[in-house]
Amino acid sequence: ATCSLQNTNANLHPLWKGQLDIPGGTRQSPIDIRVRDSIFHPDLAPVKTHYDPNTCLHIWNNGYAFLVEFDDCTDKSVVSGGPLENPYRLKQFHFHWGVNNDWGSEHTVDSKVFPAELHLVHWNCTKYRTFEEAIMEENGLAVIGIFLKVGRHHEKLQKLVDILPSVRYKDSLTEFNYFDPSCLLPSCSDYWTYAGSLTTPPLTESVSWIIMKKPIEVDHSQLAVFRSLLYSAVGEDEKYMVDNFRPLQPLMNRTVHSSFQ
Ligand SMILES: NS(=O)(=O)c1c(F)c(F)c(-n2cc(CC3CCCCC3)nn2)c(F)c1F
Ligand SMILES: [Zn+2]
Repeated sequence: ATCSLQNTNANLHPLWKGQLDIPGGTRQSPIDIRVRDSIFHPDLAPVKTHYDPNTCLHIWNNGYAFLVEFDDCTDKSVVSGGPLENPYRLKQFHFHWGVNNDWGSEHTVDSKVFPAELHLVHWNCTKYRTFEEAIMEENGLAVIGIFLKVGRHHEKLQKLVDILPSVRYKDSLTEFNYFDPSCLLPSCSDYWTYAGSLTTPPLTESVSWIIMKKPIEVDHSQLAVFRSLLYSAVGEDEKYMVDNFRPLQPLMNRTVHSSFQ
């Protein structure tokens, strides 16, 4: 079923209650990608990722999603090419998902919603000194977005799924080593790209978005484990971590480019 889910402010996670709209925001994310309106850019090179599994540090629950964080002190894990003018270092990856398989992604494609979406967050290490600085600057971040659909079991994702119970509560952290996120990329290199923002506070308009056209497949039980995580900390009344996606934002004066015809 395809439905363009319009979240009301009422049922959004408290994190977004205050900051749903950036006053004067002209390039907010996520957006609905209208395939017919996207413009093919023949000189858009393929996106090149090089990830070193040894840079994987830990996984933690920040009260809004679970983040797998990487050592970004060197250029060992980077993305380059595509719309990017230089390499960007991998800082973390995380997901957004729904309470069931009918919705959960942040971006949509011709109003089609996916059950989840993976974001690989990188920062522009050529222009800025730290991730925290880059997050506040134009072209500071490059985020690769990958849709998830329910289908075959994802072998390589299972290592991550198995560790999730250890970060069930907000602010819990556990060591997580030797994971190469390349295994989560779809086989097809086709993508859309547009200028946008973080979809969580501080919602800064610093992101070059790269949205892969093809989803990856995970099975129902793997997504079910995502939904067993909690927004709440130990001792607080349990609130399941589900529907941690931001509502669609207006395209305004932006063009989405595609790497494919
Ligand atoms: N959905 S998204 O747009 O891909 C996305 C991102 F791009 C992010 F960078 C973050 N992000 C937020 C912080 C805290 C920063 C800590 C330093 C000060 C600013 C906030 N770390 N990473 C994030 F949470 C997120 F969801
Ligand atoms: Zn995200």
